[in-house]
Amino acid sequence: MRPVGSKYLLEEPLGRGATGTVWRARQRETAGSEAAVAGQPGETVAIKVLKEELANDPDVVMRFLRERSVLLRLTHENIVRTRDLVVEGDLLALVMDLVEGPDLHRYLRENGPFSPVAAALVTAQVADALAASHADGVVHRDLKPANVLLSEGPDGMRPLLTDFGIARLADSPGLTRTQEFVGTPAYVAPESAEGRPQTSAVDIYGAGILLYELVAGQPPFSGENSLQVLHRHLGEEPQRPPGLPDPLWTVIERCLRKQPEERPGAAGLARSLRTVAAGVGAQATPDQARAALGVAALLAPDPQPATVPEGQLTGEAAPTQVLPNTGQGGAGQGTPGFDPSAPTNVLPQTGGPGGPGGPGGPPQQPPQPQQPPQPDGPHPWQSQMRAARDRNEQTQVQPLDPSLDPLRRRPQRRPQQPPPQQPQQPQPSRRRQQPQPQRYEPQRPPAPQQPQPPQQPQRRGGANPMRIPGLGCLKGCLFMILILVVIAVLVWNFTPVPEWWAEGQSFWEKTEDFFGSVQDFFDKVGS
Ligand SMILES: Nc1ncnc2c1ncn2[C@@H]1O[C@H](COP(=O)(O)OP(=O)(O)OP(=O)(O)O)[C@@H](O)[C@H]1O
Repeated sequence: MRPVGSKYLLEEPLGRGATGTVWRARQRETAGSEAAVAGQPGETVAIKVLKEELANDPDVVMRFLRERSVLLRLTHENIVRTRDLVVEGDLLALVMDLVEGPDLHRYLRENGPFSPVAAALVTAQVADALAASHADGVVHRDLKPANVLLSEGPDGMRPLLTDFGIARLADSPGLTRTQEFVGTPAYVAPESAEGRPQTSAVDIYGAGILLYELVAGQPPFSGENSLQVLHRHLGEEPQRPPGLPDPLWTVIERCLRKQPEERPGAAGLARSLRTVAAGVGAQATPDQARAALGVAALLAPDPQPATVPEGQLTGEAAPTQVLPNTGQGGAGQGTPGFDPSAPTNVLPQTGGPGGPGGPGGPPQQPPQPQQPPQPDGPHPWQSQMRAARDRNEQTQVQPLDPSLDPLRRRPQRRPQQPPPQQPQQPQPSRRRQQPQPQRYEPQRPPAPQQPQPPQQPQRRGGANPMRIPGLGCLKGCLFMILILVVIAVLVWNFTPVPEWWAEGQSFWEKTEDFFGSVQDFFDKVGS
């Protein structure tokens, strides 16, 4: 079990997407006033722990904090409620209501396509959720069956739209700077694919694809790779599934218009889908059937689509571009080797074949004016980040089976740690160190600046750069020998030792002579 902040304890992973891992979690204590839902100790919740790349991106953190209030106030009976946003160390997490039930993608895979009436009613509730969020200025931007959870209640299944704001967070300037795209090719609106400005109409397009998939069992556009799918969104009309009632096809066709200005608003979409559901069922009255046939009148283009805020598109970030992913992972329903409805893709941008402007790639965007290079200085939201972190008390690390821990990092050779970070010191890099459970101490006032002695340049490599074992010892021995030789020379030349030596030698010679004559004497006596 792993704690998140002081208030929540992660219990088991529920699933993993491109932007993070969702956990079943338990509330340890009542959350503070910054949470939308205080909760009770012991209550189960779902927590989405955002991926390291996102959590390590200051722009994502900034957006996370900036959009906190928007996400927390977004409440609707068809939206999974966000209860709290946790920033702890380098960890970002969204605390949500736990929905006991499958997501629509899984449900569809396990149970097959929906009837036209059921599909219309489910999508109508999704459209209700979109109408509420669009009215609040929030565009989802990653609508797909996997992001619709089915809550099983006494009065049947209730679809709940989740992952609000995740696409907004993931679409960070930092990520677009490194030229990546977050999205799901099978559900991407043509204008998003082309990097044109996005409005709430992208969600209507997503709802149209979702409705199509519910009745047909697969989305209208598939392909061997992301690029093919995107091209089909841009240039192909969807094929009408066989046996689909005319009114439902009218709704789908309007939602999937290539021009966003021609798509209906979410409220109109919800109304029209209910009219269709009432008019195409077996028990429909003649009036209901007639109303369904005239559904086009309810699908007037949205006069005031919600716009994606400026910071999400330009200025901070260049327009999101959908870029090729020629990876062959996953299995699609129609095409082996590639699943265009697989979890949100993070696609690397390449200038190679199939890339924007490359052969077969989507049309290249006019070059964005070059921004002057940003110094790697402190992020303007750094103090807010720290304040948010300080709100979360110390984490007590508890044992967790490492094989179950998706937060586990690959072993990394850590570079020499910089000295304890001063709040206003420039960071060496925009990317921060790997998150580790750690204690955050309250921010101390900065100490008065002391004149620092000039730093000694670090000794590098040295004479033994290849680290030959024993060479250090050999060097020491040779040095000692040299010193001894020098001492010997000095002693020999500047002390009376040579005389003593000569005297000693003559004494020895005399002694030898003495013993020689004694030996001669005994030789003579013997002979
Ligand atoms: N509030 C929740 N309650 C219960 N289960 C949830 C909740 N939110 C998400 N899940 C489950 O967690 C799993 C992973 O969700 P997540 O949103 O990370 O994945 P995704 O939507 O498939 O991918 P992506 O993040 O790429 O859009 C899904 O299978 C979903 O059913």
